[in-house]
Amino acid sequence: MNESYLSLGSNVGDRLDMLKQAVRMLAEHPSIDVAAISSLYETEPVGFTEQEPFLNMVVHVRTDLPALELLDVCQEVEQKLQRKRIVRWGPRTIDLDILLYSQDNMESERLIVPHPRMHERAFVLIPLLEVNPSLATTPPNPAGVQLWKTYGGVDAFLR
Ligand SMILES: Nc1ncnc2c1ncn2[C@@H]1O[C@H](COP(=O)(O)OP(=O)(O)OP(=O)(O)O)[C@@H](O)[C@H]1O
Ligand SMILES: Nc1nc2c(c(=O)[nH]1)N=C(CO)CN2
Repeated sequence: MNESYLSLGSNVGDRLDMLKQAVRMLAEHPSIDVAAISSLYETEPVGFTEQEPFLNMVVHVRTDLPALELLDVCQEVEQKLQRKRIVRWGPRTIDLDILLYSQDNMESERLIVPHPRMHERAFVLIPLLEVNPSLATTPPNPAGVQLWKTYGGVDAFLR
């Protein structure tokens, strides 16, 4: 069984309903178990800034599907929700990105995992760490941030 984390975002139409429909489609897939969802975050647009704020969330799934088939499912969900690609990083009814897939590192024409821009996106990292805080501390660390040492307070640190 593979553990995967998906980033979902919407800034066109009824954003909450788009996210609900997308998660419902994932949950109804026979080979996908939706294990956990983050809170919803309203976020300023990153990249192309002349657009409406997004609602973002992260979904933790367990699946037997190979990564490319999971990408197929994500893209089917995008198509069913009428996603149109007009502007890069532009407005969309729904966007589903694969952030992590087990502990795999892969790079093909269609799929790069871990997602190459996840490290620089607070709208991804904050819900990701909400849904699984241990991702910040368990190697290999996907966000490039590794817990190194914790001190009991300022005095202990300065000692
Ligand atoms: N980890 C990944 N998750 C989803 N798509 C990916 C991933 N890696 C590569 N891709 C490819 O990226 C292509 C473009 O995806 P999309 O249009 O959603 O980009 P975007 O959301 O505008 O930008 P960004 O990739 O920065 O989030 C997809 O067709 C897909 O094949
Ligand atoms: N706040 C926010 N900004 C974005 C988002 C997104 O989901 N949220 N998605 C993008 C393309 O993947 C580009 N910019």
